[in-house]
Amino acid sequence: MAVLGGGSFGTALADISAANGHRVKLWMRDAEQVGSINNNHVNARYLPEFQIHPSVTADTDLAAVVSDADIVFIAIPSKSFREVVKKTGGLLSGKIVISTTKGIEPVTFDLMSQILVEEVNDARIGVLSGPNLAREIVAKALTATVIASEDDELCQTIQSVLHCDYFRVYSNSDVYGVELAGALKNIYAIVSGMGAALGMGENTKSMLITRSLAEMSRFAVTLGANPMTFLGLAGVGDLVATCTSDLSRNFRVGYALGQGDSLEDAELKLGQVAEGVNTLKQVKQKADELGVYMPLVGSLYSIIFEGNAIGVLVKGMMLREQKTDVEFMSR
Ligand SMILES: NC(=O)c1ccc[n+]([C@@H]2O[C@H](COP(=O)([O-])OP(=O)(O)OC[C@H]3O[C@@H](n4cnc5c(N)ncnc54)[C@H](O)[C@@H]3O)[C@@H](O)[C@H]2O)c1
Ligand SMILES: O=P(O)(O)OC[C@H](O)CO
Repeated sequence: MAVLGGGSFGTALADISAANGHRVKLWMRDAEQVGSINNNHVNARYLPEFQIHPSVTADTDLAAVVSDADIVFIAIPSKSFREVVKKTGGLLSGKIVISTTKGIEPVTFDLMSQILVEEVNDARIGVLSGPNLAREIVAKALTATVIASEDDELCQTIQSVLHCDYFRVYSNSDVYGVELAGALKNIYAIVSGMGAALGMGENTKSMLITRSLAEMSRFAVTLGANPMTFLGLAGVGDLVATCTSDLSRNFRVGYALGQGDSLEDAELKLGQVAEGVNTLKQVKQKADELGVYMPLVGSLYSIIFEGNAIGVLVKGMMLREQKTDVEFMSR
């Protein structure tokens, strides 16, 4: 088995699979980080306080890592996803390839599994998404996720590779819905972090999360996703985890913005990728094109990219036209 990307989530997946008896190779670019995994079983940069299973080995040689594997998980930030897939130079053909990346490619509006379809011949493609804060997984907190594919056998294979007493894997055939939900929730985690910095109460948190669910579902259903997917782990599940935890990088960026930091400073402080910032840009553009009503996306965009005051977020939630509660389910 191979995992491309030795950040926090790639390492968490490698650790589970290795503990389940698989020989796992982690592809990382940094030779020092590779040494730390191979010699000390620690991901010194991303998860320094955790011991990784000794059957996880790391390598900087992408071709060697991929050639050896029948299943390849990809946990690379969306901005480099296509570049890394191209670098595998055809070696992914015939393999099970699972994207775990929650982002949207600029210009094409492609999700990562769509990039895989475009770039790889004959792969069996799936998407893994859900409320999966990496740090909680490596700490063995009870967690569930979703494997999405139309290929039932692939779903069963991934369930057996990852299932253990603290990690449960459900399946869903709505690949587009599961994958889009994972990308969209990052936008609302930024909004929630901002609200947390401003001291919002429980009523407000609940309204924000529920209206976020309505908004992301409305957008996704317009693009062809199944609204039921948004009631599951990859939808409301991931939205709740990310909008309520300061382990979420997107939440933390929002929190810093809410404290008055610029986007640049907020991202600098974080030192890791918060996918929601790029996703916000892509979704705002697409929603405008399609005429989808997304007041939270519009307000957040105007705060981050047009210099509006945080008060517009309140207007986005409170002052727009009245709507019915769950209109996205009854389209
Ligand atoms: N961290 C989580 O809790 C979590 C959970 C589920 C899904 N995800 C998703 O997984 C993806 C990766 O997240 P992460 O948390 O592991 O990120 P991370 O920032 O912890 O790690 C990303 C890794 O990718 C590597 N990388 C970046 N650009 C690269 C390139 N061009 N070539 C090779 N390697 C490159 C980095 O060096 C790093 O090792 C994101 O889309 C994220 O949304 C994260
Ligand atoms: O740290 P974040 O905000 O990228 O969120 C991590 C995962 O997507 C949570 O499921």
